[in-house]
Amino acid sequence: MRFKELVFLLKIDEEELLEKLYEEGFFNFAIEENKEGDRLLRVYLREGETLPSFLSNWKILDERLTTPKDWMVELEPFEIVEDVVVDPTEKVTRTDKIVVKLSPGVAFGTGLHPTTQMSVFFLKKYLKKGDRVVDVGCGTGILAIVAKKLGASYVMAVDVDEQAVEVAKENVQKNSVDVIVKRSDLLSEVDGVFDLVVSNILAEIHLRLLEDVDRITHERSILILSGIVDTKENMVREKASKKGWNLLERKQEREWVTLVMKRS
Ligand SMILES: C[S@@+](CC[C@H](N)C(=O)[O-])C[C@H]1O[C@@H](n2cnc3c(N)ncnc32)[C@H](O)[C@@H]1O
Repeated sequence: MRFKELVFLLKIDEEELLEKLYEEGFFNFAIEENKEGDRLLRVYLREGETLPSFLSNWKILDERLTTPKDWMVELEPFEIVEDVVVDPTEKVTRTDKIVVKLSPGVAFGTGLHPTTQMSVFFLKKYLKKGDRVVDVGCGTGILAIVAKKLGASYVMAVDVDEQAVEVAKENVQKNSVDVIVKRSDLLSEVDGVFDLVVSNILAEIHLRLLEDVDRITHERSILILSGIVDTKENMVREKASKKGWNLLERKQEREWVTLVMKRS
């Protein structure tokens, strides 16, 4: 598949940009610095896809047709949380750590974003060996792969975006783990009962997820919701509370909040 790449000079700070992109549900972008020290925003549009609205009056510096491999950011291996290493190079051979081989491709979830890091932190803390786990909005599949490597017995990863589903499938294969990946708008294609649900999407989307998550959880299930901008935390907590979910713990990095909840 070919993408239209548009390059902009980034004039606002990164947090503000990420919030705007998240709000529009737009995840195919990269931020980089050029030799002059300017920060550039690269945006990738599929055929027929429109530019996030706030960018429509930004000046386009460059424009070209490209394929995902051309722009895939070359990342170095890094420890996302203690003892969990993300390896985009596929060269790390350590056995004393959980290593996740990962190609970002065109999907969100390189592990560099705080919302992903906090999700992994809580997976490590709350996932019990043998748990059944579902990752809703899996992007690259990073959380699902970590869950499986932490000892989950059954893991399902879903995303509404076809392209993300393909990338996640490739990453699952690369890591030789048994994770079921499928396209689903939230839980529309998800059945069964799960001990842990993890979802790193947007506050507004979590409100929809909370409408349906009872169906696939039990009294002791753990729910990890990430990707919440702090100004929208109360909105999510109020809805969760109405649905009977009690807050166990929260974590905040910059303006991003992750919540851990349980019903009993
Ligand atoms: C912020 S990314 C998270 C990726 C990865 N799980 C991580 O933590 O790094 C959010 C993902 O949710 C997906 N998504 C957005 N709306 C969705 C929906 N209604 N149902 C399923 N997935 C959705 C997007 O396509 C994107 O891949």
